[in-house]
Amino acid sequence: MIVLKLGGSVVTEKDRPETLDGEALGRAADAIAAAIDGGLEDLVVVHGGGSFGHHNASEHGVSTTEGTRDATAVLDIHGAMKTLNQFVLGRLLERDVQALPVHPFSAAARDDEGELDLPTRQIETMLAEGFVPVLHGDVIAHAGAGATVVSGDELVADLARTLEADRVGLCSTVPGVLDEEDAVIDRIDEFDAVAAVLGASDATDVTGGMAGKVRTLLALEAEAAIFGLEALEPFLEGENPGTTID
Ligand SMILES: Nc1ncnc2c1ncn2[C@@H]1O[C@H](COP(=O)(O)OP(=O)(O)OP(=O)(O)O)[C@@H](O)[C@H]1O
Ligand SMILES: C=C(C)CCOP(=O)(O)O
Repeated sequence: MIVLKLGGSVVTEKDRPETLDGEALGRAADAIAAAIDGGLEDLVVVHGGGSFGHHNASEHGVSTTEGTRDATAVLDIHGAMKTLNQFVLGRLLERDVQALPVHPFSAAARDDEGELDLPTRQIETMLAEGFVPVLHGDVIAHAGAGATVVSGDELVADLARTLEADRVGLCSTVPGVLDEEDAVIDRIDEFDAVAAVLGASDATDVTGGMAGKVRTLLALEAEAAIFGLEALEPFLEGENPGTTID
């Protein structure tokens, strides 16, 4: 079982609001379709926001910790993510990948400590029936805060735990986590060792960019890989490209 995140920075043009990178999304969908044709059975896809969702959340002052009680704002953020989800599903379905949406907004919530609760019965049933569930970063109800953002990275880490994933991959716009000379760091097992090179995202991002990603993945017991689009196919075939976080 593989849990794969398609980074919003890959499948969209992250610095241009609500702009898809159709070419990159097509390449990602090709790699997924090829892996399934090659025998991959259990795959859960999660996609991030990129230029969908982050801009809306930022305009409404909403992040993973700052919430809103304005339903119109919640629906604006959720609506942007659903639009991107439709594009992702469309590209997968065109390639005969049996992809179905799972919208975290309708299923997940946070408690008053910000702890995520994401029920997975629906996802497990979809997998058992041969579908590819496609989740996305979203906005969700948050006890004591209204509604806050949940990043695709957080969903990936949570799903990896509850579904006992064998492999976890994050496909982003960079070939891995880069050091001060822009070389890919092979392995990260401690935040402080790399904190100095970890930044936010270059574009509008309410979930913490690379620093947030590394922090979330370090908290996960299983190993996870961060790699670029060119390495998606090798990752799905069993290789460990990019940076391994353990
Ligand atoms: N040391 C680093 N190595 C690599 N990228 C870094 C580093 N520090 C900061 N970054 C930034 O992190 C970005 C990747 O994080 P980002 O959260 O944008 O990725 P994503 O998950 O693909 O997108 P999204 O969050 O929209 O789903 C890179 O584009 C880069 O701007
Ligand atoms: C901004 C929203 C709504 C989701 C962000 O998910 P991410 O791009 O995985 O951080």
